[in-house]
Amino acid sequence: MSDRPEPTAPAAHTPSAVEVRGLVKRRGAFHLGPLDLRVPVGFVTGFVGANGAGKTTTIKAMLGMVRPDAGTVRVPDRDRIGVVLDAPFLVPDWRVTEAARALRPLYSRWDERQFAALTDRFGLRPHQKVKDLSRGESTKLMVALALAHDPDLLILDEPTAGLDPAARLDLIDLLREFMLDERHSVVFSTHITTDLETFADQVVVIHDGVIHFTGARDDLVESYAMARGGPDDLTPASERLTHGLRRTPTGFEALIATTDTAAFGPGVVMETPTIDDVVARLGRGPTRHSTALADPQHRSAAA
Ligand SMILES: Nc1ncnc2c1ncn2[C@@H]1O[C@H](COP(=O)(O)OP(=O)(O)OP(=O)(O)O)[C@@H](O)[C@H]1O
Repeated sequence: MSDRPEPTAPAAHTPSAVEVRGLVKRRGAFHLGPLDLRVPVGFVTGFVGANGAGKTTTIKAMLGMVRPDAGTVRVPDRDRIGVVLDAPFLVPDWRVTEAARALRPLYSRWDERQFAALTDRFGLRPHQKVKDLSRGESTKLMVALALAHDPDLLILDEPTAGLDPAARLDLIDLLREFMLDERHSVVFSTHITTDLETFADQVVVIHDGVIHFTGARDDLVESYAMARGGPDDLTPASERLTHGLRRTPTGFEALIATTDTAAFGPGVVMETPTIDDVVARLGRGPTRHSTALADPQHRSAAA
């Protein structure tokens, strides 16, 4: 495995690989944005958020696959972007070599030897058909195709989903090798928060189409606290500050912003959350939903 130095936070003058300003996209009842986001060159940015939060929509907007209703997205030339999407766009009857032959003319820096080395490293056979690849194998093929044209920016939508633990570590190692060149940048989405812990420099938490947090991985867990208290420790005012409130037989537990801890009494225990705690609690929605469901009066009123 290659050693990549611990990242420092991007300086304000670090150039941007991706710049998103005021991005808005409506898809049926779902409303994304307005989103503002900067992906600094030389850093790895990880998107995390519940199912349906808007991660793929944001990534597709970056790739020009989704037309924004408002706002702007600035990315490098298509030739310089490597893409790994969760829904492969390859023709099912293509063999591994045919997939490479089809993509090669689209990229000025295509390197056939690099493609062969990557497929060999992943254990993919040249004559395997796309439709016969397992989910993990087709992700590996997408990664080989993406890296074979020497991109500056890699955009990957849930690249580790469907990979076994060894393949996941292999992929992370490969991406670390990619990041040894400080002109390179990576954007990826994931539900596997250990991927963020081991690989992301900057974390973006998206919930319900809105960015709740952008910053260094360590700052994320410092921006929130897991609060646990007795039944009398929660007032209507402090309840409004909670995310993902869960009432327990002995009281309550909820996520709160660190800046809101003063609103809770000394009986409430505050602990540092995990990234999973933050994502899961934000994903459960605002407190008023959980109270409404817990309260039969609200339920019958809604029925
Ligand atoms: N083509 C479409 N037409 C209508 N709604 C869509 C379309 N594509 C996505 N959506 C909706 O947009 C919302 C956001 O979807 P998106 O795929 O961006 O979420 P996600 O965060 O990537 O979720 P997941 O983690 O489940 O992949 C969802 O409610 C989804 O149903």
